[in-house]
Amino acid sequence: MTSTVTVRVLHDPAAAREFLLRRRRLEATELPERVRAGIRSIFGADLTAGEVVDRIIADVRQEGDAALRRYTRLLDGAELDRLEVAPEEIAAATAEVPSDVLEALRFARDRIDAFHRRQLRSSWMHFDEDGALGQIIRPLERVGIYTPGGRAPYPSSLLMSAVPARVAGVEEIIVCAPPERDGRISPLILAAADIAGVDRVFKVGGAQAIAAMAYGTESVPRVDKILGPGNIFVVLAKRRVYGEVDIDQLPGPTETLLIADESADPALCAADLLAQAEHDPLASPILLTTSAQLAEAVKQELTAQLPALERAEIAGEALVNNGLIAVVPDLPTAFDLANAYAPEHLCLLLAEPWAHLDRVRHAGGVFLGESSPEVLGDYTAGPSHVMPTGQTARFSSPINVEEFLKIISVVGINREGLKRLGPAAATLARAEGLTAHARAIERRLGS
Ligand SMILES: NC(=O)c1ccc[n+]([C@@H]2O[C@H](COP(=O)([O-])OP(=O)(O)OC[C@H]3O[C@@H](n4cnc5c(N)ncnc54)[C@H](O)[C@@H]3O)[C@@H](O)[C@H]2O)c1
Ligand SMILES: N[C@H](CO)Cc1c[nH]c[nH+]1
Ligand SMILES: [Zn+2]
Repeated sequence: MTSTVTVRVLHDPAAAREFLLRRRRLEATELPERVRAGIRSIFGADLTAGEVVDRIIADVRQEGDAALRRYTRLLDGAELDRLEVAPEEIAAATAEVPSDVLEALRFARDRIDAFHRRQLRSSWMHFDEDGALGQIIRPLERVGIYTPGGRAPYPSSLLMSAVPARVAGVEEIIVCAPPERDGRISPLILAAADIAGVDRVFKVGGAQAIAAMAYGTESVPRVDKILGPGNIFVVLAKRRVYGEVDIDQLPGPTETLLIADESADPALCAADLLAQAEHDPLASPILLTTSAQLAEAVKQELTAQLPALERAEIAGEALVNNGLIAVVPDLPTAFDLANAYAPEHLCLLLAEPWAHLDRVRHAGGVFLGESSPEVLGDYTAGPSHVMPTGQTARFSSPINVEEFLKIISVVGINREGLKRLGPAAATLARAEGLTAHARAIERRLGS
């Protein structure tokens, strides 16, 4: 470990903008050498992440469970016979989890449930002299939730996807998560699945899990929509199966952008950056500040705090790869950069954070003030922590109840309405050259 943390510090907003707007295309991500070495040994060639995912999807489509077992052996080091977790394994796992953790999981579940109940929308019907128009809301039938488990088990992410699905009324929720080397799924994930009311759990991770849920195999049923975060292989696989199934907003490696002024505590800024950096070497910890003094103090704090972390290596790599401390002339410039970057998490460590909320245009979630750190959002605040990354916050939202619902439009026009709406419809049909359409109206109107 070096004596100072290597994180780029820029004092020029134009250079900061250029760094932030580098294309964050996962497809083009240069994989770390140790991952590439793993790929060479498994696939016998130096494949890109996209090429790896293409191969895995094709194999799962063709061979079903056999491919799932093979990739689980090669990638997760687990030899599996049965892919589905048996109900007694779930009960046994729950008994293994310490009671304070179970209590915290239930506490988080209740907070997530309460938040998402506020998002529920009802069907509606509007009646007037022309009849009735409206929409009925129906939950999806079967959804598949990917729960990451490569570098750390994520029971919280399972709750953040499955609880909103339950609130929406989804009929069947299945979960896929990678097994550990002993062939078991982390008891934490199984306990969370039980607490969230998940129906079935499968020991499959990575791109192979996404392919299994999209196309179905002998063991894993095909679903209508796949949700949940994951690493680069998971995200690329989801993008490829879209259309076969629906997918969510491609939540990938975590991003946190702090905007801080001179009032911010440098130790807390560093702690918040490191908290997200420890997720993944591809995570993005970024600080924009109006104070050159704070920038220097945060850099020193990063150096002081990093070595003591259990996941110092991952966090250090993330700081080198994607970390940035940028000094900007004023807060409007900071928000302008933040909106251009469209981070997953935008944290406002400002003297008056609420005064700036209107400036936020693009972010997965915004966290206001020192007592509202992003880590609370990760676990117990209530909104789903599964949020858009890779600039998709420009056009998409965190996981929410609507993701699990469909609208069916209802048209119930009466005789009077037909007389009023029909002639224009027939005219438009003829204009489009669709005379059978026009006749279907005209026959009813007796013309
Ligand atoms: N945006 C969010 O809401 C959110 C929430 C939680 C986690 N995350 C992110 O999820 C990610 C979790 O990643 P993870 O790796 O810990 O777990 P993961 O479960 O996403 O990935 C593990 C799987 O990746 C596959 N894999 C690993 N190396 C491979 C290789 N060389 N070739 C092909 N497949 C390979 C394996 O099948 C393994 O089972 C992190 O990036 C984290 O930041 C995001
Ligand atoms: N920060 C992650 C979302 O980007 C979610 C998470 C899960 N556990 C801890 N954190
Ligand atoms: Zn986190």
